Parts: sequence; C-alpha cells; structure tokens
Amino acid sequence: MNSSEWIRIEGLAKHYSETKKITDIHFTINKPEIFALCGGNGAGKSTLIKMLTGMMKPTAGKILMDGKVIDPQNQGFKKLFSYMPDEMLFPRQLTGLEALTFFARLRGISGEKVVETLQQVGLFDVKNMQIKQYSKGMQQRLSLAQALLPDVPLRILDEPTNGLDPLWVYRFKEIVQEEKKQGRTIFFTTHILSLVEELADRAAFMQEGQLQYCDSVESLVQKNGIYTPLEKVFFH
Ligand SMILES: Nc1ncnc2c1ncn2[C@@H]1O[C@H](COP(=O)(O)OP(=O)(O)OP(=O)(O)O)[C@@H](O)[C@H]1O
Repeated sequence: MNSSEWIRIEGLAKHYSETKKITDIHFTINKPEIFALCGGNGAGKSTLIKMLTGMMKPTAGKILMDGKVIDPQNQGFKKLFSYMPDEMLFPRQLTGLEALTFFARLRGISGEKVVETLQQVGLFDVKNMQIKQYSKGMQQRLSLAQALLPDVPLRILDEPTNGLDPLWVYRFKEIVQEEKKQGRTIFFTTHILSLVEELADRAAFMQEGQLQYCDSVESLVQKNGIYTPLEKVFFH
C-alpha cells in the first residue's frame, strides 16, 4: 500500500448474465486525488459506481479502505462520501432553495452552507424559481450542489458535466481543483477525454465490463507520445 492509497478495489465483479458482466476489476483510489473513470456506453461505469456506493451487491470481489475490508452498504462508510447520480430527479414543483434545504436537513447541514453552495454553482439568483423552470444545465448544477453540500472526504460524481455549457464546465474544473486542495478525493465518470487530460490525476478506462488501463494521466499520455491525446489510448 503506497502512502496516499486509500481505497482498494480487488477483483470486483457483477454478473448480470453470461454476456452482460463486469469482471475482475482491480484499482486503487488515493487521498487526495482527482480520479476519472472513462468508458463508452455500456462499458460498466455505472455498475462499478453502484457497487462502490453500496447500491448494488457485487457477485465477487472486495473493497478495502486503509487496508481493511469494508462493506459499502454499512452506514459508517456511507457517511464518508457524497454522490451525484447521472440523472437526479428532483420534485419539480420545489424551488432550488427548497430542494437543497431538504438535502441539507437530511444530513444536518446549516442554511448558511446551502446559500454558499447555491452561490458556488451559480443558482443563488434563481433559488426561488421552481425546478421545472430550470434548464437542463441548471438542474445538473443543482445536482452538483447537493453533492457539494456535505463535508466528506470523497465525492463520487457520475457524468457531472453532462448538459453544462463551456462556462460551467470551466467552473466545474475550478470547483473540483479547489475540492482537491481541501484534501478531498473526487471520483468522476466521463466520456469527455479532454476533461480527463485537463483535470484528472489518474484515470481508469473500461471497455465491455473490463478494466483496460489504470494509470496516471501523465504517463498514459507520455506512453503514447506527448502530443497523443487520450483518445488514442482509448481507441487502441
Ligand atoms: N440491471 C441490469 N440488468 C442487466 N444488465 C444490466 C443492468 N444494468 C446494466 N446492465 C448491463 O451491464 C453493462 C454495463 O452497464 P452500465 O450501465 O454499468 O454501463 P455504463 O458504462 O455506465 O454505460 P453508459 O455510459 O451508457 O451509462 C451493459 O451491458 C448493460 O446493458
């Protein structure tokens, strides 16, 4: 175990059927770091996130934290991370402020933190608007806000930049970098390889339920020539 290693995934597998399965996933997550999980449609990213967050029981394998096997369904582990799903269904008649306050109360978080987070994601001025009037990008930023609320060491974000315009992709990168400076680990999934190259410290690439690469982004790029985009790593 290296000094910054925090979570170790060992042989994680999920068998839906003979043809649909995630097999033998091994990698580690450090603290702090920005880790990108990449892969095309159906590669197995959401399944892996569901096993990591305790929403789905693996068919095989284990997860260790600080060298000890953990059960992700255990409430103690659930207090260590926040989660942004790929699509968050908020009650549409609520305002942004009401929805975020609801999540804050569930986790004992103050109203000041709700206001601060709404400002962070640029929704403070529209906090009293009903969510049904929010654009896709605004709803995505509200979903990001609920994941930014709790003071936890790990944030798991599933396709966080979906629907964001270039300004908010830029702001998202700033937010994630600031989160890392505060000592957190950000584990996110994406299809956007430029985002991996610009933001992530390490990346794992999945294809058809298997892990193809897991390495630092710097060495993934260097192994294939400094000017070779990660796209080539992915498509080879
Ligand atoms: N509940 C399920 N029952 C059966 N098969 C499933 C189930 N959920 C996912 N699968 C299959 O498992 C494989 C991995 O799916 P998963 O949703 O994890 O991929 P993904 O990488 O998140 O894809 P996307 O980028 O399209 O969201 C796919 O072949 C999918 O059809």
